Amino acid sequence: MTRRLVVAAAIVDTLERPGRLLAARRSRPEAIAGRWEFPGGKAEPGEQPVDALHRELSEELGVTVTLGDELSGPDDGGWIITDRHVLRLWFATVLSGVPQPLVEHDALQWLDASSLWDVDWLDGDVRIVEALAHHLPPR
Ligand SMILES: Nc1nc2c([nH]c(=O)n2[C@H]2C[C@H](O)[C@@H](COP(=O)(O)OP(=O)(O)OP(=O)(O)O)O2)c(=O)[nH]1
Repeated sequence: MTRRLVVAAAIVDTLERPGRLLAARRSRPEAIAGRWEFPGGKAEPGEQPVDALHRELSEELGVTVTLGDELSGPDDGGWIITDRHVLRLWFATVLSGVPQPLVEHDALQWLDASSLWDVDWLDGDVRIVEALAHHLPPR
């Protein structure tokens, strides 16, 4: 079975020396409401992944972003997050706007190395956050 591509962003305060990461709390569907994730969503058929990511971040958070490097994962470069989805993740910084939980989310939180595990990450995201922790040095 081919997994559907989900594109998402590790939004950080600066790409050069990240200290803080933006996490988003799902408001729906019920099965995952209250869990935390990287903002993003499904790429539409024929849509370039990076284009899909800009679209999703505009729709979900009301921001434009500058994308940095992709955080490649172990699953053909991506990260299998569920039976049905594989995620690709890019570092990003906010270029314009202030992130707001407009749709799909009901809270946003900036996390640093010491608070990274204060939120209840979706199961599929846990190993991604572990990998990201190496990019968020203690301050
Ligand atoms: N966006 C996002 N989805 C994740 C993450 N981790 C994880 O398991 N998922 C799951 C939740 C969903 O089952 C699926 C992504 O679907 P989505 O609901 O965000 O996609 P979408 O914005 O295009 O929404 P829709 O139009 O299909 O309702 O992947 C993550 O970090 N970010």
